[in-house]
Amino acid sequence: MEFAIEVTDIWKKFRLYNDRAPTLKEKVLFTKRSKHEDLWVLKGVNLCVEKGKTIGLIGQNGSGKSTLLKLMTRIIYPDQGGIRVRGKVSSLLELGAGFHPDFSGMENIYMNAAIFGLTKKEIDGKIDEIISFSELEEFIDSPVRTYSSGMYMRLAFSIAINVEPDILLIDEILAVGDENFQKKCFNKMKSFKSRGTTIVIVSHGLGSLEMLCDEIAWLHEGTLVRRGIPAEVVGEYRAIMSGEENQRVEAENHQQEERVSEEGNGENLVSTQGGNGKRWGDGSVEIVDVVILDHLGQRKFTFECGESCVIEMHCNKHRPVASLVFGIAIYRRDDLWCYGTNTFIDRHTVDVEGLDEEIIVRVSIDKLNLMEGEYYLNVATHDEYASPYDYQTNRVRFSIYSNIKDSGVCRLEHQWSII
Ligand SMILES: Nc1ncnc2c1ncn2[C@@H]1O[C@H](COP(=O)(O)OP(=O)(O)OP(=O)(O)O)[C@@H](O)[C@H]1O
Repeated sequence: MEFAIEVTDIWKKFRLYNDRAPTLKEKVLFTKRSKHEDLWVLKGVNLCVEKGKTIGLIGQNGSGKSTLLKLMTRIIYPDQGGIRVRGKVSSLLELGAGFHPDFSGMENIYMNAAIFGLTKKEIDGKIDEIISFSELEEFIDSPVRTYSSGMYMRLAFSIAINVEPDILLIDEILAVGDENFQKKCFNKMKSFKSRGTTIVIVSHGLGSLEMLCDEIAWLHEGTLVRRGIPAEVVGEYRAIMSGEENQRVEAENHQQEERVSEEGNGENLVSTQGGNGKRWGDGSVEIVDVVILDHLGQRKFTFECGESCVIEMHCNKHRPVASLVFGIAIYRRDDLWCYGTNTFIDRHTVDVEGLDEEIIVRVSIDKLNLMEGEYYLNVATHDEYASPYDYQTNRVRFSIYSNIKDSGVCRLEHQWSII
């Protein structure tokens, strides 16, 4: 097996300097105290990449992915361990880092491509392709300081991929630029792959990585915890991440629940809850608990876009009421109202005479087709004229994740046909 990249037992630390001036007491007591701390970012990482393979690096923010890529390009050096790289490397790490702002796009192409080792003649042969891929024909003679960040990036990307590298190192390129350019980059990656270029790519776009990579390596706090088939590693990573997200949202919800339980008991609820939620109403039909359950009946705070769920409200009827309506509304974290309905709108009759004191209301949603993001659920009980018994905003928070990179507020079920 021929390896393009061999990373052997790499250790890398960064020195963090303490800028704070010491107090007099510290000066007297700790005269020799060090002014810096060592942060070990990579702790004994081994990673060999077979020639012609595409490998994706995943991991949480700060896990060391970019540092590992920078070590491969020799922008920085390890404190311990060795790296061998065989072949011409082109990297898309600090895009456009070598550009001169006062020079035109054209002049920068020549300078930048020369840094990658291309001769003037070679660049002459590729110049049209570089300009056309960057879509900057009209602006190629303007100084790059007049470019927007997107234009800057397109030019840098276009140069880096046209130097025909043996090894391509990419950091998050699939997540920048507009959607069209992202698609172009993605297709370009695929054509590199089919030409036998070795690619190492760092991205948080798990769906794209899964489609592009032969293998995924997962870094966690500076160590390689898993490496293998993309679908398996990404699946495991997602499960852990959504578990952590679940815990975080659960903790937020717990605080909200404690606030709600301090109020209630049939008293007038015309009050404002602390925190982000508000609550009002006369308390006749009090909402005491709200949960969102998955298809197994488990309480969850993180759902995949399209997953089924059941919103369950536990209510207490403290007084007889003439009419009763149960309602829900979903808001995105930025307060965008995404959806709202109630039993009255849905023409679901509520028989107030026949209800016990304790009521359970379930709303089953076949497909929770909200886009990736954070949401909160408002719940309400009121009479048929909308006079509130118990109205609670921001009652349950939940998040949605998605593998599909469509955009907007919600996913509309659809099919394409091209005739
Ligand atoms: N030059 C530097 N000096 C000091 N600390 C640094 C330096 N570069 C990176 N770090 C730190 O090293 C850790 C790992 O950073 P790195 O950029 O490799 O992580 P990452 O996995 O790529 O994260 P992200 O997904 O956020 O890009 C972070 O805690 C970061 O703050």
